[in-house]
Amino acid sequence: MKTTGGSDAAKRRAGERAAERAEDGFVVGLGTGSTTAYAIDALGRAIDDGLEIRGIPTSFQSRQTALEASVPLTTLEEVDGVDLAIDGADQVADDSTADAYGALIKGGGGAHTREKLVDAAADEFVVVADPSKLAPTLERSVPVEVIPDAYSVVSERVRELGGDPTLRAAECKDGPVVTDNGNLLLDCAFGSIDDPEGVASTLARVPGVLEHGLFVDLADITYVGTDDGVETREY
Ligand SMILES: O=C[C@H](O)[C@H](O)[C@H](O)COP(=O)(O)O
Repeated sequence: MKTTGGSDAAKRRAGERAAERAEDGFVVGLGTGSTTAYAIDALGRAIDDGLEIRGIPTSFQSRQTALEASVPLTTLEEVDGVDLAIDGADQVADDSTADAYGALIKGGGGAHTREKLVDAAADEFVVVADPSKLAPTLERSVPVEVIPDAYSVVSERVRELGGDPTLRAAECKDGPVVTDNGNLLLDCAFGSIDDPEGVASTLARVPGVLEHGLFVDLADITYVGTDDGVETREY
């Protein structure tokens, strides 16, 4: 389910640009994934140069990356708020004439539940992406985290809603992927999603769904790394 395709140089440029938004005293949400890892590394270098921030990781993976980069960590319960969140995306709606401009699909790495918690809490949510993530309309499968007892019932409900759910299978273990929260993932194909807000609110109401990977009206900025610079989208 992980997205690939963007160049490492493009991801690095986006991540490094986002890290520049961190200021002394900031609490920074640390997203998950290969693009955000470049931002966390850049934050680590800035901390070596004197920047004083604390990070809130959104997954086991982002915590590991932050520890390696020597980013001091905290938790949502220990802070009054989150100043900045930096996070990647699997797909970014990029038609500036559409209501869905800036909506995201996340969760290719199965981390979207904690990511949404932290990204939504932030005063500013900055998305880091490469051009392969941009699409006029969201169309990737939507990851849905479900409690284990619920996967068959939620699958049936998703089918009734016109979707095609697939239980995400692990690659190095027999059986399904188990999230950092001990749950399962359904990757739900809906085809072209013209109304992400509608799909998001419908999925959120299904019993057994912990969180889905549609992020609507949450992003403030997207930095799109390219092979020779960074493009900015503001919402
Ligand atoms: O669950 C994973 C996250 O939502 C990631 O932010 C997303 O999959 C993008 O990751 P990457 O930057 O590696 O493409």
